[in-house]
Amino acid sequence: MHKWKSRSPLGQLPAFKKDPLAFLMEMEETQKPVTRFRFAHRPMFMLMHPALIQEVLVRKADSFYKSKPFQELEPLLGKGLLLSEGQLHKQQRRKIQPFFTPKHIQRYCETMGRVVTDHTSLWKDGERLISEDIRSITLKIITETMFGTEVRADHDKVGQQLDTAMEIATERIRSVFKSPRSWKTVRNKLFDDAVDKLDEVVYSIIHQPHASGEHLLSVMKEAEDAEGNKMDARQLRDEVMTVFLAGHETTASALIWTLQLLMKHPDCYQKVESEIEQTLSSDTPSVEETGNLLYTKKVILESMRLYPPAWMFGRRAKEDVNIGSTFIKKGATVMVSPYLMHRHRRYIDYPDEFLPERFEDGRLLGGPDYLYLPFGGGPRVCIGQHFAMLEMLVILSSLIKSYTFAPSSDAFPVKAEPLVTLRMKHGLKVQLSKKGAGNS
Ligand code: HEM
Repeated sequence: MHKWKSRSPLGQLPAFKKDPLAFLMEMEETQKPVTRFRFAHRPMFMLMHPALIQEVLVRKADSFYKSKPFQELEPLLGKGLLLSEGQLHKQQRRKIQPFFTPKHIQRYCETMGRVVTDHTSLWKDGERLISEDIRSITLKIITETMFGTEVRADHDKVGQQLDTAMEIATERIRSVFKSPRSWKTVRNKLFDDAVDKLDEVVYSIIHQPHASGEHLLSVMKEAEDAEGNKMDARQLRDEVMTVFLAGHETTASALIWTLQLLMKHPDCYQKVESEIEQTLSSDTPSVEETGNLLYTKKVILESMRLYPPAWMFGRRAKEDVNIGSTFIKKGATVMVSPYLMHRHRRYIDYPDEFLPERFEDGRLLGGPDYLYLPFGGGPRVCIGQHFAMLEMLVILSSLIKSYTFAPSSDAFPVKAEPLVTLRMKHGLKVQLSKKGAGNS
């Protein structure tokens, strides 16, 4: 184990806050399986070996809670699936899981495609801040597929409120000294305001009349536990908020990076485009057709290798526990960074290069298990991973089928911004033109 020493009372926190991604890559340079460091008084361990990551996420999952810093999201996500623990988590996961099996999600393919064509129907040739469109499309998709309702016009404000909430939560996650939530500081008020507005949207979804059919929301409303009790209003709000937020921001982020990488690598773009031309029989793919978009899938996986939306997550030890030969004391935090692991030189050749061919059958060639982990692993693996993969294939192929994308002449410099998810700072601006008669 490598011990990272610091004379500062804050330990490595200032270096992390200054540039989190550079901080991670500095750890990678140690080429050690574990680095011990501290954020002020908090002992932290960064795991940098796939077998140790598997031990924490899978084999010894019961010895850990979700990490403490992420509890800063509690006012937003409450005791929804992402943050809940123990029995409540198991029970809720059992209720929600059937909506996300590979078989079940197939039925959403058509809706996903329709949302894309509806959204793009009025697009004109020219410059566009496409990142905003992509976030709006993924938001509409999650709302329609999971909650059986359409996104109202004012739901577009969600992006803005979410940005504010995520920015302030990130500040708090990275601070040792923070004002209690109850204090009416400017930042606390801004955060509370954003949560109130997001709450309004979520409650309007819960109370809106729903399209016929079985949706996650209707099933959650009706589901009873062993004692015959229904989910209470607060729990329902927390689950809806969790799926609503976890289910669109991550996918949007992955797609924005994918489009940027394709524009940067015209040879890969061309291969994707010709695969889409050959495969899609209409403007959007059928489920069967998505299964034939093999190269496009590799491109998405490679994009999530370089820019994993969930770039770092953690666990807190419930009890004293050994991970490999490292003793982790009760209460210590263990971190796992897909960003770091996906660029680890010990396991990956040319780690900074965009090479979609390194994936085959959905797997990173030559890499051990738990090296490539954009969706995490173990009992808390992303519940939406199959949904997200289908959605990304549908959105990307539908966009490229009908439009040509090129870098905008006044594009912003590309910079990764590691907030709760790994975003592209300033967003992605493109030059787009519609394909087909008279338009190109
Ligand atoms: C590219 C898209 C996505 C990525 C990269 C991603 C990534 C992740 C990761 C890494 C975790 C595990 C975090 C941890 O172990 O601490 C997670 C959990 C979760 N994700 Fe996703 N996710 C994506 C899309 C989605 C979608 C589309 C949904 C819902 C429709 C979703 C809902 C959730 C939920 C509810 C959890 C918590 C599961 C639990 O703790 O039982 N995610 N996600």
